[in-house]
Amino acid sequence: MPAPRLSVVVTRRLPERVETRMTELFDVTLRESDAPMSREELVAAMRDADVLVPTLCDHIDANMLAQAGERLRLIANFGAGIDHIDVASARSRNVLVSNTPGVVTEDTADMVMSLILGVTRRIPEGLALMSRGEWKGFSPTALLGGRIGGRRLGIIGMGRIGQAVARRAAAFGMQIHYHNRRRLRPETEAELQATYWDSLDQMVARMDVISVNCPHTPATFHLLNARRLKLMKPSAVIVNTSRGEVIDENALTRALKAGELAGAGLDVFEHGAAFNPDLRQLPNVVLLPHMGSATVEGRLEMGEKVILNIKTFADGHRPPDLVVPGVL
Ligand SMILES: O=CC(=O)O
Repeated sequence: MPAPRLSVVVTRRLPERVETRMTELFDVTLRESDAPMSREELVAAMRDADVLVPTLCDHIDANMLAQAGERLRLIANFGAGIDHIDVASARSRNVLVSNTPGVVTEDTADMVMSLILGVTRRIPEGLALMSRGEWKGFSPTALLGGRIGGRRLGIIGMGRIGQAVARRAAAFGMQIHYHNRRRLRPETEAELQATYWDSLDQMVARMDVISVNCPHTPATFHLLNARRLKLMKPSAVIVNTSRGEVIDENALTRALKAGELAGAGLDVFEHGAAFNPDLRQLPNVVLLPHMGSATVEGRLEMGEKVILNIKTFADGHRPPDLVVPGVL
């Protein structure tokens, strides 16, 4: 007799092709609405499922896992970041956690470049002028931005995405610097022509652009706090496509308002959609609604990864993208 199909609950709408494939493979409950589940709905979903497929909007803590009962075996996250899941608690309850690394790398790095260029070349101000219908024609002195070629880019977090940013930025003529928990191998450092800074303080003080590409963990929470932001040059720009929690958003907003920083490009916020409203008033800030990995191709590949993780688990093996607590 074939083994019963795994019961899988998906917490958000996913691309249609992914949902269709899941329906073919698993006993899947898809979400009809695209609203995130409430805490209660999530606990109920975990109680009813062998596998939960959440997204970064679904905060899963130890308490919820305790209420979820014994059935849940795998949390196959649709997304690379897993800071919304208490992975250690899950493991202590024999629940595995997997994610979708790799497939978000190139798209997110593209978005970093878009934000760097958006801020330094004042693209939102140009767009606003055009959409207000106020452009009167070319002017040699209007909307002058800064050239990024020759500028120093400091990458915080030199994992897959950080390295993809380094390759792109080097092609734009930027000088690549980085800070990371571990120094890269000499060959990789040479290939990327990247300069390593052991001291984050010293690096941020010397950079023209900072790109945040480290995951959010207890160790990186408010890594860019008020003190570190003050070390930065007033002409410097920050972009963040990682997680909002890595920057103290209120301190950043204050620094931008006070002219202590030249601009920011933010795709992520400390409290998601409830971001500091003052940011919207600042002309030197580009705000995006967490769309760093939002490409059709990327989302389909994320879906394929989730399916592979579940299928491999169903076949009695370790999911290829198993998240090990404490190792990111
Ligand atoms: O932010 C996007 C992701 O975690 O995949």
